[in-house]
Amino acid sequence: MNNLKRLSPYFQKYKKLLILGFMLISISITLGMVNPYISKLIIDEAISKKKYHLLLPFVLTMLCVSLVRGLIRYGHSYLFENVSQNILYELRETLYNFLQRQTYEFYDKTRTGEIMARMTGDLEGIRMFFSTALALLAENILNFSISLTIMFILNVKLTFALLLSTPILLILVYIFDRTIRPEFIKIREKYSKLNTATQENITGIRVVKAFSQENFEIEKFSSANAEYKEQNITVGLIWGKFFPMIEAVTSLLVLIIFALGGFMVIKNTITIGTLMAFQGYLWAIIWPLRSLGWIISMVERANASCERVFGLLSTPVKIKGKPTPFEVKEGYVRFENVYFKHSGNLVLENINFEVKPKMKVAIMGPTGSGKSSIVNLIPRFYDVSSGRVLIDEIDVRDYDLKKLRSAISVIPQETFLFSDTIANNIAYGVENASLEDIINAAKLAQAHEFIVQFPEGYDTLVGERGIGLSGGQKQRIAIARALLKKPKILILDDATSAVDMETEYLISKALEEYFKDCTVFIIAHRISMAKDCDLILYLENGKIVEQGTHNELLVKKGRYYNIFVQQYKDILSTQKEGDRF
Ligand SMILES: Nc1ncnc2c1ncn2[C@@H]1O[C@H](COP(=O)(O)OP(=O)(O)OP(=O)(O)O)[C@@H](O)[C@H]1O
Repeated sequence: MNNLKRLSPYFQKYKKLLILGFMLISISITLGMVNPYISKLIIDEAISKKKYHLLLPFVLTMLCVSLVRGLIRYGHSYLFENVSQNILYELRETLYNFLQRQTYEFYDKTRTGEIMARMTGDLEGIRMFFSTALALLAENILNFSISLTIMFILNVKLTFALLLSTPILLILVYIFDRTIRPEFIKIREKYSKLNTATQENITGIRVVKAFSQENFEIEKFSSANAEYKEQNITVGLIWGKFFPMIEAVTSLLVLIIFALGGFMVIKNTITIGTLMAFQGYLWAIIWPLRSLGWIISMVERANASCERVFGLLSTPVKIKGKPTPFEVKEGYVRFENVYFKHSGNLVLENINFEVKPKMKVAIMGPTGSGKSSIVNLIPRFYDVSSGRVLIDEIDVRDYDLKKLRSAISVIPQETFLFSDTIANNIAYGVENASLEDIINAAKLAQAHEFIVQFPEGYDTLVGERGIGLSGGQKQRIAIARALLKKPKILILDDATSAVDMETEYLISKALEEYFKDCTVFIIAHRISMAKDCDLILYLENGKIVEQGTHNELLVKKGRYYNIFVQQYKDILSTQKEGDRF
């Protein structure tokens, strides 16, 4: 139950409303005690003493009490629902804000399905605690204690006899709580697994289809689905065992009332009316006892959910900016003895280079050599393990994160488009961009031509629910998006891999022309993208093994030269080296 304590700040905020809700519950419960007492009066006074004229006022009072009670119940149900929805809203916001602030490393390690499970099922568990369990608990405690007090006033002996069964109940409840708690934690885990299976399948459906793995995926899902079902059945079985026991103990109470109470009526120790009232109050005791299992289930479910939600929220945000006034003005980038580890593995080793403002740098090297890792350090998607990355001679860790990143445009390997219009996708992250600016950026990125061919042009919906775009078209939109941001530093992470040679040529011309005031890093596999750059870094196993200009590296006749020969062998066979390149 300790995890529920973490909800305390949310409680505090709605303390007044919750107190009002509890007050309404108290009034409603107190009113609930009136009718059994009136039924005693009807029997003892109106019927036994033949004062029939009292019948109508008694019945009318009962009716009024029921009506007022109904209204009050509506009031407290509304209050608790309102508080629970507000708390749910705030928790959802907190969780979403947390997710937005989290780092690449967090998303490398956390599965989307698990996050979604926390955002949905777990938050719903917490909402149920506020909307139902809390009110029910208060209602039951009040019902139980007030009824018991009245029963004591009516007859002490009979009430004591009822209380004899309480220790058995307490033991039962304790055992139930201990048994069901770990099972609820397991339910939440299985639910996460089911969510992950669904989410990964839908995201990777094209791969599934390409490899005809539908049956394999169905089996994988079925196994997660079966585990979730089994776990729910396990909880159901615990319930199934516990509920009849509670039933048996509560039936014992009815038995005690009628056996002992009947005997006392015969002996004239109590009146029939008192026995009737006792029977009425008995139900006010039995109901809380019977619903105890249900309440415990809700509380334990919320407890398990709190553990998962607050466990996630307690993950530290490892990359934080500093509230400094520094701004990227020049785009002068320097790597100083940089080492970088990914999950404990050394990925970059002793990286040193310097890029003057407005220089174009190509980063080349085999797959997995660390090209993306280098550029990811510039906007602080990851932090260095040691050494420093400096922009305008200031350590990137000393910048305000928003200011740092707003000066850098990254065009990633895989373009993500939001379910929105093409125009809004291009303008993403740029406030108040005019349509003219958007069109200009699209023209520079060689995207304008295909965009205007769609019937709705720039208003065409793309992304999940919109029109499908080819890989090259998506990349051009991503390039337009980066252009519009007017960055000081531009990073193209293999961004031209999906465009044809002609478009690549046009894009590199646009880069020369429109990014001339910008420091550009291009991760490239093709010599054609690198040859005009001011600096080429060639990486191997996380180390820079060659660096220089195109001509300098050709003269070296090293790795870069070999790639050049490979890619241009046809042309080289017809032209003398150096004629053209
Ligand atoms: N999220 C990650 N977690 C652990 N290791 C990673 C992660 N991302 C990359 N790596 C490892 O870091 C090394 C460098 O990866 P990086 O993506 O920087 O290479 P790259 O040169 O850009 O490759 P490619 O050309 O294939 O994109 C690789 O060995 C890779 O396995």
